[in-house]
Amino acid sequence: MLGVENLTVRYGPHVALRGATVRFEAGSFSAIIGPNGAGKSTLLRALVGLVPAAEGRAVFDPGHSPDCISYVPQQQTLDWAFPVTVWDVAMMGRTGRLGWLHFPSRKDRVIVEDALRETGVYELRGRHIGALSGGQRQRVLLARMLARQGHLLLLDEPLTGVDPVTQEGLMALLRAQADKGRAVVMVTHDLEQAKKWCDHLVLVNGRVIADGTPAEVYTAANIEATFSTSLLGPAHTSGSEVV
Ligand SMILES: Nc1ncnc2c1ncn2[C@@H]1O[C@H](COP(=O)(O)OP(=O)(O)OP(=O)(O)O)[C@@H](O)[C@H]1O
Repeated sequence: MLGVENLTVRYGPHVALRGATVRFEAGSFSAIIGPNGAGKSTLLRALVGLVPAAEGRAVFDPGHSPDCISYVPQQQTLDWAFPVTVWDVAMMGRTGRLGWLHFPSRKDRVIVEDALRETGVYELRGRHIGALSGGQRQRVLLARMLARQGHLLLLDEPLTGVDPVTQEGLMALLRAQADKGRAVVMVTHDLEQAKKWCDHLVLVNGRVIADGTPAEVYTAANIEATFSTSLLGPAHTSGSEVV
């Protein structure tokens, strides 16, 4: 449905990602996993067209395009002091499509209300976004994503700052989106959640180390190859399958 072919991304002289080829399918929940600085966000941003390819390209199947993407960036990259409410942010999922000169229709308001209820922040709809906790902010970003009703859902570290119980709810919500036929792709550090909820894992460390089902990908050798150059030191591996 979407993917990258032989993608290399450079920031000045620094190669963040080299020769990556990956496909993300409709109906699939994919996780991009790797240590800090591995190029995970770069891969996601290249799919959205936010960083240019030095070589290779992002590819979309016919009928799909970057317009179908709902992209949820890392929450710390956003300006939470911006004077808008929870409702306003969720509505941005609609106004992005309508253009600023159009007023939201009744249908848009119903879609936004449903999205806020599904993510559990409807009761907070009148609150200024600066007055939200980290987990509440993450849910508001997911509400905006749902309101957009894109076919391709790309999320950069949606579990950051979210408590374990809420994490389960968010993962179930994303799984359900994939089961409805959407392509869901998230960047995460959480190997356990990825293994539990995703049917497709991509291990990245400057390049694609492994790409496939959790059973195919989640081996001691692949985890070692992915995390051994982490700043935090080598991964703890048993030398056997860790599925
Ligand atoms: N705008 C930029 N300018 C220069 N270098 C950048 C820029 N963005 C990222 N990089 C570098 O590219 C590499 C990959 O960054 P990226 O953000 O894709 O990693 P990541 O795997 O998402 O990391 P993290 O888990 O820490 O968020 C890193 O070495 C990073 O320092």
